[in-house]
Amino acid sequence: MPSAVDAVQLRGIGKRFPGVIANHDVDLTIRAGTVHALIGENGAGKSTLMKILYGVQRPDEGTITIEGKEVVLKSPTEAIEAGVGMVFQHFMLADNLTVLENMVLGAEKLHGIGDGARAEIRRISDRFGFDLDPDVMVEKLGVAARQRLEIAKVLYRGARVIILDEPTAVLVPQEVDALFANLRELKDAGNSVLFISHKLDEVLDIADDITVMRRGTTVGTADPRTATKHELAELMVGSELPSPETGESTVTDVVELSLTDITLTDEFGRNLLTDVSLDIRRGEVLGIAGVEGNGQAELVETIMGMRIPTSGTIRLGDKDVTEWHTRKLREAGIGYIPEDRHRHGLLLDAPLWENRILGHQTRPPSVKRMWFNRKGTWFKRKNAREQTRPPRVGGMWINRKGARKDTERIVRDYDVRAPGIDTPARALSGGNQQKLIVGREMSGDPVLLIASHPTRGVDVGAQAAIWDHIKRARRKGLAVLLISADLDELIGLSDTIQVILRGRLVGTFDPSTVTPQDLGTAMTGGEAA
Ligand SMILES: Nc1ncnc2c1ncn2[C@@H]1O[C@H](COP(=O)(O)OP(=O)(O)OP(=O)(O)O)[C@@H](O)[C@H]1O
Repeated sequence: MPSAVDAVQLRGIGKRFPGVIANHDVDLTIRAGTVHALIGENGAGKSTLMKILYGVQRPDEGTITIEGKEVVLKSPTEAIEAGVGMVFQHFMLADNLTVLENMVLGAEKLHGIGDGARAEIRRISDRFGFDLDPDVMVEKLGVAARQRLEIAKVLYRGARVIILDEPTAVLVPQEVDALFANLRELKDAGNSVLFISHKLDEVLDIADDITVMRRGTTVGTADPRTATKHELAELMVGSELPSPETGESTVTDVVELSLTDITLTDEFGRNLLTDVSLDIRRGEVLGIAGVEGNGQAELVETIMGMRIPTSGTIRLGDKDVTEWHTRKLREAGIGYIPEDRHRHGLLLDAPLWENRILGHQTRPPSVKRMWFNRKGTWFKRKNAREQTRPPRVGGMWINRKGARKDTERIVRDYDVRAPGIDTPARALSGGNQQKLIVGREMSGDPVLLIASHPTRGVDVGAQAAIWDHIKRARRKGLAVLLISADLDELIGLSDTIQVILRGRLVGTFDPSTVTPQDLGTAMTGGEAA
């Protein structure tokens, strides 16, 4: 539905951070009543541009025009007043409040907090097919419903341009279809959507226009009616589309990780995990499929020693590790790519090389063993015998040089785009932070890798690099527990797939025959979302 007045026009947008030009000469036009996809490799500048349009960041230069009116956006509140809303990847809802309470929080003046608000929520929900009951507690809602509530919240506040940051990353295929149906309704009502995604087939499915960013600027547009995935990948990263296919099986008979009847109960006596049993052999990738919030996080935390199971045993190789704590497990050779990189994966204000040490602070190259003699002179172990006096004190010390050198290697091997290893992790784009974590966790040849969404937020080029590293390690005997919401990745990389639902493993699938739709159905307990 073309319109005389475009929903958004960005002209000549520029934004610099110390040492980095995040955006320069960015031009983008979002037509009213369309879904506009913004694609580009990690660090291309997509998030920065979105934050500028949502008033979180101020541009150094350029103009923003919304529905024909030039605006200066100093805060998200001003963006919403101008008609622009944003739904972040991490939902910002209060679990212990109802849908209505979440909706009116901070927007009480619009429709009150009672019947007026309830009527408006019903109107929005009916109009766009959101299926929201104003009086349901948010804790009862699944991921897809929470996302619909976030979108509805933005509409409730009067937004006509809605920015969605990788909205499908957490959804199963059936939920993606449902979301796209909602977005089509939004378009029909004259709203516009700016959609950021690394999933190119979804972009081709939903977008009316596609803009490609590279190295901080808009480098071109593509027509979704004629473009192919390959062409988009080419435009984004100048390379072929990767495939997660692992090829030949490398599964051996040696069991690396074995869980027997693991049950985990919370303080209210509710089972978070029930009778979970699984084996992962050397050279095997075991994929776990599940809608977020069905026990994946608890399963990983139990294996990683952050929670002690209420019953059942965990064995790593020939050892019973059920009660081991995280550090000991890591020292035994477990690599761990956490789900939430900001909470568990990185110290955002620390430089990259210090982040290399995180979780590896007891192993080389992050540390070295040193002794010193009575004169107070330090020496390494290999020189110990040459000392005339026996060493008096020994210990482990941070090996700054070793850690820095290994960080340089990770930056090179995993193509982490950063000004240098002294840059704080916070200054990296999301995808580049993820590459750093994967590189760190694959260091030192782990025997077992626990990988939660290893390529979430990572562009197609970097995805290929991460898959290659995992495949190579698997050939050398690495056992992998792979948790991923990207079903193509799960099917491509795994040797076996198990589905987790409400804390139980409810089905085993052969990746060579299963389809994403089959998995989606099993993940939602047999019914479509
Ligand atoms: N607060 C910041 N301080 C310093 N540099 C930053 C900051 N935010 C972003 N950058 C830099 O700006 C560039 C663009 O980052 P941006 O997050 O916009 O990329 P992106 O396209 O969204 O990437 P991704 O797909 O990985 O999320 C990157 O080089 C990044 O390191």
